[in-house]
Amino acid sequence: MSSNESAAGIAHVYRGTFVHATYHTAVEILEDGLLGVDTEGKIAFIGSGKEVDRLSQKWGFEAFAVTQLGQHEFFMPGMVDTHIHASQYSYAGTALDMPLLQWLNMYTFPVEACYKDLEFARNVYTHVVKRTLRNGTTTACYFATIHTDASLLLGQIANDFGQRALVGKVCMDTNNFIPHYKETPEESEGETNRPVVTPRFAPSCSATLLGHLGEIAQNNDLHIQSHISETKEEVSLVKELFPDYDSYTDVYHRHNLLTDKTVMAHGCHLTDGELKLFRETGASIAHCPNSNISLCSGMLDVRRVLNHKVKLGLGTDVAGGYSPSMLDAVRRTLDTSKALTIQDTQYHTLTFEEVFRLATLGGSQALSLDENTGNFEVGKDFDALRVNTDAAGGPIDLINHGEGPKVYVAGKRVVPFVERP
Ligand SMILES: O=c1[nH]c(=O)c2nc[nH]c2[nH]1
Ligand SMILES: [Zn+2]
Repeated sequence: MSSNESAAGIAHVYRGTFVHATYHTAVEILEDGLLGVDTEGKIAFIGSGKEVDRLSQKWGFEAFAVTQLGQHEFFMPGMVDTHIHASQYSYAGTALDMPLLQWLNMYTFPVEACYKDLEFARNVYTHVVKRTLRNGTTTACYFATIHTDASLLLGQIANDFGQRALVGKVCMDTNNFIPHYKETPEESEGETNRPVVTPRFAPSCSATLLGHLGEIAQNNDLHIQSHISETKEEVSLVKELFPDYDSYTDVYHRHNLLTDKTVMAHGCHLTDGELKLFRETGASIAHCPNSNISLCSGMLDVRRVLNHKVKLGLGTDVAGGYSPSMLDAVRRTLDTSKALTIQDTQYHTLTFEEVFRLATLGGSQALSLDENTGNFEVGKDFDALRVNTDAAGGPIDLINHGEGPKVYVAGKRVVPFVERP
């Protein structure tokens, strides 16, 4: 048994088509593949369907126990939402008529303040976890609110429903518009000794708070999430609030908040120098195209970020983004890339294969979870979607149906069509 082979028994074996991204290939398709999942939910082996007899002997499963996928079915990795505000799901699809800073004051802060009511929180958090799971989000990186109890409840609900989740209790000690929706720095630090360290964004945090959060993250090797350079107005505000720093990125960097376990949402207006700092520290970007268009924030040039070799995943950013669907994030990522192509015909448009990778493996890399999830590799957890393109009542009409009806006229089969001489 080699070192990455599982010692646990085999719980499930699937035979059929597997589609996933690898570190070298944006989309790899394994036709007639055979994949075994052990009793701990990890991928024990991947081979060819033709090897079923050999593999069943080696791994000790009965060949007749193999689950055969249908002709129009395939498995793909579960999708990774690298940035979603669970607490904002209650008003998703509404209130998109203002730019970011006004939107936060008018809609977001008043709603988030309601999460001191645990029953309100339970209701919304149960809905958002169930909805995102139904949409194929197997891993989510959530913002909750400043309330510790409700944030823990979100973690509990995600766990109960079986979703892989990183949950952040929002930290903010600055809020001039809704003064009761903020904490003291001491309250914020005291409640943040567990993942994910979540300073809301620089304008909501004093330098003191940022410094202490950086220390907590460093001392405990924690994940970190925040927002950066979403709008030009916000970038100007950060310049005013933190005049002694070289850039918005420098504000986080000098407080030890940029590490290879950091994911920063948006980054639409980052400079080359700031992207270089992301690359050097290993920090990643959560691209949230629905939100960026819905709040008229900007259009992230994903190609430029990838050229800088900065890790990047996709996020729905509910409720700045109106959809809790990662499939929507995939489509909007392509739309934004094409809008950039309309502006500059020389632009190197993203391909759908690249975007598929960003929604799966790219997201797991952005969250530093790619040792566990993101694609089908032996030793990783089997986080997967079984997709049936021919599901009854489904959204796809298969035009070139391999197995159409057979039609006979006077005993002669006429459909499928028979070639006439
Ligand atoms: O899209 C966003 N949603 C938020 O809740 C937020 N807070 C700071 N910056 C933000 N951007
Ligand atoms: Zn956000």
